[in-house]
Amino acid sequence: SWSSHKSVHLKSKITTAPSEQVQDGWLYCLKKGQARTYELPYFDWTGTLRPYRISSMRSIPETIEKPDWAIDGIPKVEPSSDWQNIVEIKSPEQIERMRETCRIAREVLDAAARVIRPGITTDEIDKVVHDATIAAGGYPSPLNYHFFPKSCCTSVNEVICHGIPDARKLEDGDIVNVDVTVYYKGVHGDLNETYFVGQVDDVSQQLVRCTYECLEKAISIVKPGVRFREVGEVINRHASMSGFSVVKSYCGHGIGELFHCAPNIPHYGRNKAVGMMKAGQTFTIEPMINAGVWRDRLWPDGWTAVTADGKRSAQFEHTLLVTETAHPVLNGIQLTGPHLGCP
Ligand SMILES: O=C(NO)c1ccnc2c1ccn2Cc1ccccc1
Ligand SMILES: [Co+2]
Ligand SMILES: [Co+2]
Ligand SMILES: [Co+2]
Repeated sequence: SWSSHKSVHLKSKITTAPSEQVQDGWLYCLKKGQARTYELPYFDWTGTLRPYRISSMRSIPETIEKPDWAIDGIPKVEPSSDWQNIVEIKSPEQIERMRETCRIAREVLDAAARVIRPGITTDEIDKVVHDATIAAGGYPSPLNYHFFPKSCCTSVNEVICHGIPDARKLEDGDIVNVDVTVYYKGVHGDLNETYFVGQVDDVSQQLVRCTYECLEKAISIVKPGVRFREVGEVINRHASMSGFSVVKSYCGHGIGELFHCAPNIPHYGRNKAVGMMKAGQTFTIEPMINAGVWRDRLWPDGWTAVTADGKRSAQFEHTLLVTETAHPVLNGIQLTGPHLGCP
């Protein structure tokens, strides 16, 4: 949590960085949603990416049904729910609501994908996600979740996940993941994709395609009776064969009326995931695959996870339903391969 960064020394007042990129200091969104610049004693960047200015928190119309963290940033029902220990079997009525919410999340992500090109800032992508979610009558789940300051995560190049939309303009050759979660009719729908920005090098293209295939192969084994730990075996095998590594610190998760609940689904091999898939369960699989080492580091902002060696990372995510019959993907089945961003 934020309180763990005792070493950061708060400047006496809010200051604005001389340029869009914060020099020698950091722009943070503190628990009260204010942005302040900190002098950091020292932080060894793992790659070339740096933090940029973060705009003020976007507002939500009164008419939108909100999760319990929307006002003060603190989830109340989620941490103490029984569904943290028991994997809920959703009723047909709950499943119907999840299908609807997941379809909205898919449409919101596709709206974001359409604006991705060199020169657009990740903050502008966040505005598209924010406005499209509200237009559909939903709440962008990440907004103020544990004080996260934006309505989606935008993770560029060496960022593994939870990148904060900011003033940085996407550059030709970047890869960028957009992670959307929508809260609508009391349930969450969570998905993400990694996109190419302009012309991308061959290794990055292989990394993104391999990650997409990891999710596809994992989805193909989802059916009643399969152990959760099997997911990591499938993903690890495919990633390793391609010479890539699997992030261990972030896992797939149960989802429904809670954003995160049981089961916890590791994407790496030889994991200790407990339990077995049963019809009616809903969870995400969201493999993060690295070009270099599997290890991650956390930026001092407390959210942005980056690769330890600064090499690139890709991710794809779907929200799934275990059923005897139908296809498990709830987010609206993608009809094509990985979106290649702008042509
Ligand atoms: O399942 C997720 N994405 O697929 C997911 C999981 C956890 N926190 C999340 C997300 C998305 C956004 N946040 C916000 C955040 C809160 C505290 C630390 C870091 C990030
Ligand atoms: Co997500
Ligand atoms: Co997720
Ligand atoms: Co922290």
